[in-house]
Amino acid sequence: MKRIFTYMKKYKMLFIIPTISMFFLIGLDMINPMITGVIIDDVIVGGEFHRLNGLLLLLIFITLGRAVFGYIREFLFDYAGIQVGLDLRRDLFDHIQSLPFEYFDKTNTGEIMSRTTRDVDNVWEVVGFVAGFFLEQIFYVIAATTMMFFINWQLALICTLVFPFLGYLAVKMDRNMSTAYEEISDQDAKLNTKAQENIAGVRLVKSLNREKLEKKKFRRENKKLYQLNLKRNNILGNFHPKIEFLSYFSTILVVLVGGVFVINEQMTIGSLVAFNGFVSMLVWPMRFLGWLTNSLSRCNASLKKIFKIMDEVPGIKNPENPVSPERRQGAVTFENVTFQYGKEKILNHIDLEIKPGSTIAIMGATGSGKTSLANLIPRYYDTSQGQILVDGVDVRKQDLQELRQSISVVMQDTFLFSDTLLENIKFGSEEAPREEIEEAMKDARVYDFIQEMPQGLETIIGERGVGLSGGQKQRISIARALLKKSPILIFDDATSALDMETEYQIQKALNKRGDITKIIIAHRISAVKDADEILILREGNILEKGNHHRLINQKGYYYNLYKNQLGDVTLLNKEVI
Ligand SMILES: Nc1ncnc2c1ncn2[C@@H]1O[C@H](COP(=O)(O)OP(=O)(O)OP(=O)(O)O)[C@@H](O)[C@H]1O
Repeated sequence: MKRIFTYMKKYKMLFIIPTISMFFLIGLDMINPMITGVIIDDVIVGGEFHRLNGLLLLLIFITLGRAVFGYIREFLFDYAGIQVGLDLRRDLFDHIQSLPFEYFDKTNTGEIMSRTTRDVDNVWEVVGFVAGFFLEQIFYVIAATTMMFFINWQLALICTLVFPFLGYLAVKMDRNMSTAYEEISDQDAKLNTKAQENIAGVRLVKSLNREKLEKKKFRRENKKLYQLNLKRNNILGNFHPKIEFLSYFSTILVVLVGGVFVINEQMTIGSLVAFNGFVSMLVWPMRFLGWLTNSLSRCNASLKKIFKIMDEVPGIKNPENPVSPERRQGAVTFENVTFQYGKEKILNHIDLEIKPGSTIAIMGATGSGKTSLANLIPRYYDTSQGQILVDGVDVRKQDLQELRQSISVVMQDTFLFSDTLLENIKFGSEEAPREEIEEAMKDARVYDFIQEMPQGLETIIGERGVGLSGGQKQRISIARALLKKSPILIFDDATSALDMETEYQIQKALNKRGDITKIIIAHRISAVKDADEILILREGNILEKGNHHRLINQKGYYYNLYKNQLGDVTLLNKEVI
């Protein structure tokens, strides 16, 4: 909870001014019962009617003052809360952006969504409203108790007997509620993940007729959340009557003992009425105790979750004194590189030399480590052993942004934003001139189909590019990568959804860019056969290496693959003939 004060400090005036207003407000509230007492004792009982107008006027001024100070308090606390919420969400999002791939491998999107939305809202609610209200209630209690002691200390002492019990209840309730809220927050994240995954994969769910099962799974998680909320409700319900009882008990005590004091003339009726006015100021904070503890515990649980993410140290960091290569020309060297995910070894002692402007293809069975190998070049992950040099400098010594700017990657899993086609293509090269955009579109073979669309480049596509074919989505990702004009280009199975003709056209366009180093991961011979070097990976080891002719002559894995794929083509040709 303490760490939130660092955020609040920045807006201290936005907290100080409403706090001062709050003091004035409480001060005015303390005068009200006293005036009522005077009206009863001096005007009604004492017959000093000439004082009535003045006293009523004072009451009106107090009411007006209350309205003004109340407004300032309300508005500024709320404003401060909005600012703190804004900063917290921004910092959380910025931090999430700095986290490496590894973090996202082990954390669900739904959970991250929960933290950046609901949890920040819980904090905002407390900072902007509940905390101020809580403070106000504490001061009301202090001020009203002081006034009560001032009017009649014996009666005040009797009333405050309930305070230790209330304190005990509040602390106990906070402990129980904090645990309950942590569980709720975790379950909420799970439910969010379930909903997010189901909605993102709705087409798969429908195509496999899994709606019923998915509904069942969602209901199960939803029910767990319901049960946890019920548990929280029970805790609240368990404490609430006790708090209510104690708060009303003090009122009964006042009427009872105060009545005796009035009968014994130890107190006037006006003083008793004034005293009762202050007691009612105590009753409200007591009644709110449950609600306040509830909100504070919820905020505390949310803060814990938020700061847990904020405390995640990015495993892949920018070096303190980055070294830039003399020239960015696209040379890549793997020196005895070993890589593992956790304990699982993925790549074994890989040595590889990729010359600037050359084309290197990587093939191999699924899971042989092709993507993992490519992911090490832009430092999506760091090697476990050995080093990777880009243009002669270890990637870990280079400025991360600069390094990644020098590499364009078309990932296996195409992702398009729900935005216009233009924005999707320009993503990462926002300043690119129109001619370059058109050139990239032509090279990626998207120019023609985009021209045919009613709104051309301004066509908005749905999340993940709904409304486009798989091949069209891949081609847009290729256009995006080509536009970046980086010296290194990585295609991770980027043409798998394209027909051979389109794939061939794109290859031709790539060959035009002789100064770019091309790393092509593919399963089809047609996509790799013209590469300067073809690498066959098996279980993280280099099985074969060489150009097309050399590998054919070796009569190994590549040769067999070629035979199989060519066999299909021959068969196809025969059928056509
Ligand atoms: N984020 C990850 N965390 C843990 N293990 C992973 C992760 N990504 C991949 N792996 C594992 O690493 C191994 C190599 O995966 P990789 O994606 O590099 O293979 P690949 O050759 O590119 O496969 P494909 O041809 O199917 O794309 C696989 O056994 C896979 O299960």
